[in-house]
Amino acid sequence: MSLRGQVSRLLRNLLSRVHTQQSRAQSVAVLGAPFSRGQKRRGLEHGPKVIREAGLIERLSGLDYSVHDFGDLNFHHPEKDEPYMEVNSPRTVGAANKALSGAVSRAIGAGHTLVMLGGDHSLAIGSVSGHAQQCPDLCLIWVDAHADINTPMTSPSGNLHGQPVAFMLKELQDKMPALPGFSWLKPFLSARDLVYIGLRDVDPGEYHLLKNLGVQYFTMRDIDRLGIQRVMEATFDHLMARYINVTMTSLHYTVHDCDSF
Ligand SMILES: NC(=[NH2+])NCCC[C@H](N)C(=O)O
Repeated sequence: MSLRGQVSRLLRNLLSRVHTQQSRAQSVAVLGAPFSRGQKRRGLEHGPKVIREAGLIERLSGLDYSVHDFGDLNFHHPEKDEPYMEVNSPRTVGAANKALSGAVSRAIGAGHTLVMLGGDHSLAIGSVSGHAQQCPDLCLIWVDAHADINTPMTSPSGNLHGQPVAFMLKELQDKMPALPGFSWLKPFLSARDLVYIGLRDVDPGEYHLLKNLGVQYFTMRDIDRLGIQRVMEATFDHLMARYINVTMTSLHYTVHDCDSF
């Protein structure tokens, strides 16, 4: 079975255990974000349509969730959006993520578990920050080959889809220039509340940041060596360590799995 299949099975089991006494998991909101300006190729904006056509809503309903499809967000692209410090389309990406963050926050605030359909990975800025607005104890498990933690200074491409995590982390606040389009966003996550699973393609600057910040990560090689079961156990042990004397209040899973490369 593929890693994706194993991880989603484990997450599904965990979700149903964590949420058995809560109503949040019973009600799933689906929100489409047809957006691809976080990188240079077009096409990812068709993601929500293609995923719906592949039967997502029926599959979720078949799992006994009550599904609320909020449709797709309608993004307006500014006419002129010059690069800033070699970062491409900052105003367009900033505005799209601001709208997304608000929509996600409203859906979570209304009691739904949210499934956001992208779109490129710059959208993680809006989807995760929208969750953070409602859940102060948010943890993030990032399942991907890429760490997407470049800052505008370390980015080899200037593409914002390789940078979303840098916008989230409080520890990187001093390293982030004030990009046009992002004044609405304040960092909201600590490095110890983040775990990566499946890393395979990490840039030198990203590797340096991961090591300096002491971020917990498991590469594809770690998964081959340890098995996904042990990796998931170690992930939860790491994230739950901060709750030693208190009751866990919220834990959300963000699996980003729609990619241009
Ligand atoms: N989510 C992705 N597809 N990320 C790819 C990022 C590639 C490269 N690390 C960059 O920053 O440009």
